[in-house]
Amino acid sequence: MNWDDTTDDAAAAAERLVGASADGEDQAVEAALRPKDLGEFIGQEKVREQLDLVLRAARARGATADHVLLSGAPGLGKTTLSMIIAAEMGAPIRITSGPAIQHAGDLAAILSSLQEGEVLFLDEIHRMSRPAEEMLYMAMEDFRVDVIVGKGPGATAIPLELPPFTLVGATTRAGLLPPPLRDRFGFTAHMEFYEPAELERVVHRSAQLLDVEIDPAGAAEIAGRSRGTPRIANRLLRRVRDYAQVKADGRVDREIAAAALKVYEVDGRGLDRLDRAVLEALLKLFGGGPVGLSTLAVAVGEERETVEEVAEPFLVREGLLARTPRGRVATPAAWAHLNLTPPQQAGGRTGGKGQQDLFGA
Ligand SMILES: Nc1ncnc2c1ncn2[C@@H]1O[C@H](COP(=O)(O)OP(=O)(O)OP(=O)(O)O)[C@@H](O)[C@H]1O
Repeated sequence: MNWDDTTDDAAAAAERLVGASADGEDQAVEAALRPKDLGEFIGQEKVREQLDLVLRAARARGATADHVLLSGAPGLGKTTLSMIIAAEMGAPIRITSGPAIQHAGDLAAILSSLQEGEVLFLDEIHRMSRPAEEMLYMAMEDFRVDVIVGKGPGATAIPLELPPFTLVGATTRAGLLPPPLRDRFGFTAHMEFYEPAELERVVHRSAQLLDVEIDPAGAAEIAGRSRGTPRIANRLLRRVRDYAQVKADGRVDREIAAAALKVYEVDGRGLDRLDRAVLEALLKLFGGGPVGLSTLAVAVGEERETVEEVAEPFLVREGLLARTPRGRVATPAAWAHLNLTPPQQAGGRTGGKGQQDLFGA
């Protein structure tokens, strides 16, 4: 894609090979790649151990599992875990999302059609409307909702009993939830970004399911560029597979993975073209900062929001860029990553060293 043409942040985020949100192709293949039980779910040891206890105890009591809140960045496995919860409880699952529930009536319709023990997965729970949220409080606590019939002074609340169900709420930030809602979850789990070794296991597992031959060094190469996110690891694997099929004999090793990801402009650390454009502008044009966000955005020909919401979070997480009250500042790691010399070390000049191949191909 041409970043210069990008005007819509959501579109920019969705089209990125290293974007964490699901695109159309992801949705089509993710069902096949999802782990089906806790044993198959890789990493997140603490969450798995705790959830295992919660579910076993509920099963032993013959009860419906407590409501579960999962927080964490996109693509870390929240939807997958909700499906695992249902599978482990031998219960059906209904999937919906906060933005899809704009009226309390929408929620009442879903809740009243749940079967006993069913898992209701509510993605982006922080984006539900206020009236629906208030209805959910009562539903979670008492398995009951009040359906309002009529308007004005003549309106009456008709109580409606619900079968016991398990709500699994997912949010990118638990801090966005109002405390009364947060407090009604019996179990809250925060999902962390994955370690490279865990992502290697994700890549190996997905390669097996997709019938791709890959060696450990090839899997490590993909894992190291996946930004701690299984969805990105799976997506990069598919692009590497394409390259291996077209340019080689279909087998993936370190060289093939690195060469393929060089074509897709994902460097050895998982930065893509937009990330590097932001860093390069910060280093080469502004001597490493501090520089204001708007100025930086103009320098890379992007919207302010694209720089702030699409590129910066990963650069900050990687310790390459810092947001300070005086503006954006590059860290020593940023200079090292782009193989440039900070001005004070280069006698006022930047870019002292020659550019090394960032793609490791
Ligand atoms: N622990 C894991 N082990 C193996 N594969 C995983 C794991 N976690 C996630 N995946 C894979 O990553 C992909 C994305 O996972 P999932 O859809 O569950 O993420 P999510 O957190 O719900 O994302 P979003 O917030 O965008 O809805 C799926 O294909 C899934 O198979």
